Amino acid sequence: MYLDGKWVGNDYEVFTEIINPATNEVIGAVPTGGAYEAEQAVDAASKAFKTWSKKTADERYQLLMKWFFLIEENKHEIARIMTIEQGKPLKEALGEVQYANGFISWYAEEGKRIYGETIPAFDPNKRILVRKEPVGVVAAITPWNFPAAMITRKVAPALAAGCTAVIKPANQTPLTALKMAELANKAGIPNGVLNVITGRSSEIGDVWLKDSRVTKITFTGSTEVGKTLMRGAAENVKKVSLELGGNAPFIVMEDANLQKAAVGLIQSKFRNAGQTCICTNRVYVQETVAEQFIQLFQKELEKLKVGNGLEEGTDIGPLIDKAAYKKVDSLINDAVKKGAKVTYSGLRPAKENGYFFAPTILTNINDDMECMKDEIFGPLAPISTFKTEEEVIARANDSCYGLAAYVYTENLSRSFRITEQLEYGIIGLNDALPSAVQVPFGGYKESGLGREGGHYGIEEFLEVKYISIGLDLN
Ligand SMILES: NC(=O)c1ccc[n+]([C@@H]2O[C@H](COP(=O)([O-])OP(=O)(O)OC[C@H]3O[C@@H](n4cnc5c(N)ncnc54)[C@H](O)[C@@H]3O)[C@@H](O)[C@H]2O)c1
Ligand SMILES: O=C[C@H](O)CS(=O)(=O)O
Repeated sequence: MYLDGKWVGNDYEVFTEIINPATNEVIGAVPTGGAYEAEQAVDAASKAFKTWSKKTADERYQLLMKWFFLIEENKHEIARIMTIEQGKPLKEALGEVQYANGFISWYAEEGKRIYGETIPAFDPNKRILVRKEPVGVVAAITPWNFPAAMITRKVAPALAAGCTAVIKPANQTPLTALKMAELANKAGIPNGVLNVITGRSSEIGDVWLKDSRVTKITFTGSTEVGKTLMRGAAENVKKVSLELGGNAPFIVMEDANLQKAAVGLIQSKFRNAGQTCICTNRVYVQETVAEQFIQLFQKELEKLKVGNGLEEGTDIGPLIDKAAYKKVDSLINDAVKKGAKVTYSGLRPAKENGYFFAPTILTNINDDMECMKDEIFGPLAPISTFKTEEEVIARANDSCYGLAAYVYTENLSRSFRITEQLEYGIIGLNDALPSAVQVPFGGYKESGLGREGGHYGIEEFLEVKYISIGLDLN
């Protein structure tokens, strides 16, 4: 663990093993921390906040950019660590490191533009100033599917705003987080500004929920855990921002560019082996073009290679663990039992004993099947057909989730009609890869609270204060 600028826990008796999901081999271990370390981290971050928050925006910019350049220099090593502990193909891991680093450079700059305002007073003897101030010590709890980007999407704006951070990465993928912390230390980011604790999740989370010095919980993960944290935060009205689960519909209208839509579905469905919060979960194709579209989609899918992410040419790596594998398998069994047809099932590497899942297309799908209601988080594409625009909008919105949705149509008026009626925070219109550092990423309904990225993302780490000044001007 990285605590107050020091590496701690190597002499611990209890360690958590890290497994390579492509080989099922132990690749490392990290000390199993808990309440004690969680409190130590807050002590360090609270002490560091006193000086870090008083630095100028430019001083923080300089240090964040040193971190940025060190990550850039070490991107291949970080990507390799990520592939070994998370499983995604090396090319995707490298892409994630650069995406993650993009948040650091974006917020290093954004920290210089935390503007206040003056407001015209109605009393001639008053002046009103508005200023924005860092919220304080931020607790960041992050998932395994994007071990680097989900950290910097929180910590970069927090530090740029003058906050300090205590981080609990996912137990499956702590090595990437610890490498990023090592580089932050090397960049000269002062002790205590950024701390990484590994170990017993709920024990660590409970300490941070109860400690009043932690002014903000920022969480990315499942909706279930998000609700737990939100309930806990209510005890002392702690600020929360939540980036939670999704159930993205992918809508193909009859006037879509079908080849473009087929390629887009490959991109949206199989990125990170289908393990992203904005992966397509449900495919809806207008019935007049369904057969043609499915043929085009399958033709693209047959080009993809499933394998170890370290191997050249791998497009789809393993799922994160056995439970993930069994979940996708059970969703297929449920759908088939309810009448679905396995239209395509790809190859998985025979010799490996990792959690490789064959990319699968199911057709003859109806909305009663679990794969249309639950987050799949795997390389399974259930395809259903629809007759009218009104029908597909109603079906797409019939979910407790509201993170991302995708629409393919070449008709301008139709694209506005549909996108404006979809209840989702992120819409890909003829675009399957909407994520970027400059956009307000987040969801409606049970997909979360708040936004990360862009100029919206730094507001999550700022308080707004106004000063009403009484004067004798007459
Ligand atoms: N909306 C987004 O931006 C986004 C991005 C990535 C992943 N996700 C979601 O995350 C989920 C997959 O990630 P996951 O399996 O790591 O999610 P998860 O909710 O199981 O775990 C997320 C993090 O929370 C920790 N955690 C678990 N229980 C906790 C508790 N009681 N108290 C404190 N911390 C606790 C875990 O150790 C991990 O670090 C999916 O649902 C996916 O949709 C959402
Ligand atoms: O899992 C969802 C993350 O937010 C990853 S990305 O932002 O979509 O790349």
